[in-house]
Amino acid sequence: MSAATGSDSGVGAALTPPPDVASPVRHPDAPAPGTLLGAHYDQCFGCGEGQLHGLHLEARAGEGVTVTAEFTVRPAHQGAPGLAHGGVLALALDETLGSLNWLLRVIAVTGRLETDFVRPVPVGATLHLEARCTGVAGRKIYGSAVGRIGGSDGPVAVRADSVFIEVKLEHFTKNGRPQEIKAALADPDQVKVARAFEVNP
Ligand SMILES: CCCCCCCCCCCCCCCC(=O)SCCNC(=O)CCNC(=O)[C@H](O)C(C)(C)COP(=O)(O)OP(=O)(O)OC[C@H]1O[C@@H](n2cnc3c(N)ncnc32)[C@H](O)[C@@H]1OP(=O)(O)O
Repeated sequence: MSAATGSDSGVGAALTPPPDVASPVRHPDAPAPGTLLGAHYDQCFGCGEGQLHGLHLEARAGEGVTVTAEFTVRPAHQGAPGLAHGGVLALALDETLGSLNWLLRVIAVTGRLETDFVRPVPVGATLHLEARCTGVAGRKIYGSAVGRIGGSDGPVAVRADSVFIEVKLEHFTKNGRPQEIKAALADPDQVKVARAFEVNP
């Protein structure tokens, strides 16, 4: 893996899956549709409950390899006065798309994320997100997501296409800080993470 060396592998790679891409396969032990997925890490800025100003995004398993998620824009998430920061909205999309990997039982990190900002999202609004895996090609996991204001049939505010790259546990142990890794592994709420590591030794 060339992650720590700053390789430009994948730079400019396509966000749409190649025509011969394999259909994503929902893992037999994936949580049932409707199940709240919970945080993958308490300190994650996207989903962790331990992050005061984080998004506290809540994702649920959908049918196949799809997820739905919600997050409510709070004052700490502003860019322009009264409006969500675009980076925060990209984070919500990233986090939702990343949740798909739990249904595949794969550990993966974002390689590319292309976001369309369609309309502003005010503070107090709840963003309803839907993401689906559109294909898997080797270690590359393609996804697409949309976020709507106020409800699952509300107006589209943001869209994204992504490529996540499957990694091994050493991606985190080599590149992360030992104290956080130790804390994450010691957290009893991280059982899901431990299970993920078992299928991705
Ligand atoms: C123990 C503690 C607990 C931890 C608990 C963990 C729980 C699990 C949670 C995970 C966290 C989620 C959080 C939300 C999701 C983030 O936000 S993740 C954070 C943001 N992303 C990153 O930091 C990733 C940084 N980049 C990297 O580390 C490396 O560039 C990567 C992505 C691992 C790739 O490096 P590499 O493994 O050396 O890749 P390489 O072998 O060169 O390429 C493999 C394939 O991928 C393609 N590729 C590589 N890079 C890219 C790219 N950027 N774009 C497109 N394609 C690419 C290549 O073209 C190649 O394709 P093929 O030739 O096979 O067709």
